[in-house]
Amino acid sequence: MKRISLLGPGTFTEESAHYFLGEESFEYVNYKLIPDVFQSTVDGTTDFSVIPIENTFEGSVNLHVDTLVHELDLPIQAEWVFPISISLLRLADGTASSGTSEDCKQIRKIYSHGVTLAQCQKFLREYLPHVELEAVGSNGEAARLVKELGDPAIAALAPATAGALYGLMTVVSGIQDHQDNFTRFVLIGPEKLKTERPADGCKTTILITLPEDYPGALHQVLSAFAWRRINLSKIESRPTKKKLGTYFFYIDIQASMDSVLLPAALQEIEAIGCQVRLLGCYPTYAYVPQTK
Ligand SMILES: O=C(O)C(=O)C[C@]1(C(=O)O)C=C[C@@H](O)C=C1
Repeated sequence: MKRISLLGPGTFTEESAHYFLGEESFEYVNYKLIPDVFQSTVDGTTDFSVIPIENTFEGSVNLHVDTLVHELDLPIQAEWVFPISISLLRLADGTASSGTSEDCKQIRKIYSHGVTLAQCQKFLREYLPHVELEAVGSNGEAARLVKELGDPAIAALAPATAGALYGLMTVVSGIQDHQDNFTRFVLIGPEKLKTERPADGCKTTILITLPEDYPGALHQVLSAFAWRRINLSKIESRPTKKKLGTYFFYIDIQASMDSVLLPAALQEIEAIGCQVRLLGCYPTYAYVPQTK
């Protein structure tokens, strides 16, 4: 059975991997920190890593993108986007949750992942302005701490599955500031992913370095895609980390390297002196909202 490393247990990463890949078809290996997730696949302890790469409201997780670009040579093998619904969890003390305001008054401290705290800013300001906030390595770790510390005045912002895992009470759920809160995850690893789930699409991710002395190079890169009607779903510049003011362009393309058009576009881009690095050509999976 293939082994997949991820931040867990009790995280959104885990929820999303179970949703898209199933709980039984792979062996999931939990780590507390993202560098350890990456490392396990680099050293062969696991076959794949699942990494959160972008959030609707927080944007790209630059640290993870940069690790992918600068420190690893592992291609992207799949991508999915998963809704992030955040719950306020605390120790079950036998009383039923009495609703947001009353329960919130008792809370003195909240643990959560930094991204999750950022996604609940308005809620925290409105209902929990008096509370001390502490960022930890993952939301699952936040829920575990709440259980371990055993104090009903300490809470976590985490997925509902973390509450179920550690027997915590849900004070209130769906507290993210924006209801359309999604995170994009990528699966990286040396070999192709084999899964029963049919893909919903295909993407290719590349890194382009422009030649320094070629005015209008970015324009030409974009036009190589434009006239072939190849759709780009993301373009972002990231520092090369070699010289101040020099950048890579990280580009997501809604096309496969198996098509005729995309390899031709990349050849054209290389011909003007750009360096092109392929970060992966992979299936994408779409979340299907459950109808009530
Ligand atoms: O801590 C978790 O639950 C995670 O899966 C990590 C993570 C992230 O790093 O962005 C994943 C999705 C959410 O947007 C918040 C946190």
